[in-house]
Amino acid sequence: MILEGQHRRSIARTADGKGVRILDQRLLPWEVRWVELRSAEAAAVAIHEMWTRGAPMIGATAAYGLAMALADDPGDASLSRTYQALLATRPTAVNLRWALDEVRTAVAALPEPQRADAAFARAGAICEEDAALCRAIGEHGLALLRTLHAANPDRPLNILTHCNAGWLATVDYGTATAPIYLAHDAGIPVHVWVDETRPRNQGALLTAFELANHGVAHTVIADNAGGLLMMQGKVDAVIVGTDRVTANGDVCNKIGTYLKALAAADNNVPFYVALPYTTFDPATPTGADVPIEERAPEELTRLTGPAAGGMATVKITDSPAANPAFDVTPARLVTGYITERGVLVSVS
Ligand SMILES: CSC[C@@H](O)[C@@H](O)C(=O)COP(=O)(O)O
Repeated sequence: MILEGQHRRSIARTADGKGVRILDQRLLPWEVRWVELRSAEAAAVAIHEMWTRGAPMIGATAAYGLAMALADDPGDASLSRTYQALLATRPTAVNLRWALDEVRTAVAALPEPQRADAAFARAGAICEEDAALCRAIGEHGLALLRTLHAANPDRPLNILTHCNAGWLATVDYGTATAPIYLAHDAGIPVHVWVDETRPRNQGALLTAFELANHGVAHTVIADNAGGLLMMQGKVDAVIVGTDRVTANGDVCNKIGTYLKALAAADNNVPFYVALPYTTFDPATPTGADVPIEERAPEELTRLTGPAAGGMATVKITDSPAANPAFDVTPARLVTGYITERGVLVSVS
């Protein structure tokens, strides 16, 4: 399934201004279906059930969710109840709390009749800012990729990424993908190793979809293939996104990221983490203090894919399964953080 153009804003207000439009990412890449969310409850379901996902998009959707609740009932009880309900949808991405705090702060001191408009305005500004932040991440990452490519100018630059930290996970550009898109657009030959990212396959389904739409050369690999490829000299750099970077620089990201960082360190492959300031959590000291989301075991024990008449699910095991959705990469394994301000080098 190919979209028109290259990348798209992944969230926008509906034509009547009362709701928001997002892509139902559970159906990608098989079907491109935009859905409208018209209540805070709908936004909460979309976040928890992962119709939309990725740290900045979770924050953006929740911000609009709070605005929609205030349009129905602008009172303090509604504000506080909806804030808590949205905050509880997913525990790990700190962008969720950041965005909700931004909207709550923007409206708290206002008279009730002004709150909904102010909340929608703040949610819209969060989205615009996120797109600009990701673009800036891309520009700083582009300088880095130019340098890496210059070291081996006769062959494509091979980047490995995990999960989806692309425009589907943000408002535009993505974090980990922004440098890749800008490098591709600048004529640098880039090839991306895309980890499938079990159990929900965000790499195989979403990152591959994005890269195909942008015309970026890529190859989907099993999650366990990265170590071998690094050992064989087939990876020039790893770039991943993150759900939260703690005060000491530890990186919480999709389960499996830590193993890539270990393999990268063992093979002298630089390991970069791309993030906007909205994903930095200075209030949490270390990765050990971050709540790790534990999702339903069925995400592991069943496989879902396209079938005649819709999506079909098959069971692959009757055994008990555990499904921690994120892990922690210690700061000492991070070569640098690609941010909107530049590439920050880890001092751990
Ligand atoms: C720019 S998105 C960064 C992270 O949120 C991303 O790498 C990730 O782990 C997404 O996890 P998901 O469970 O799909 O929401």
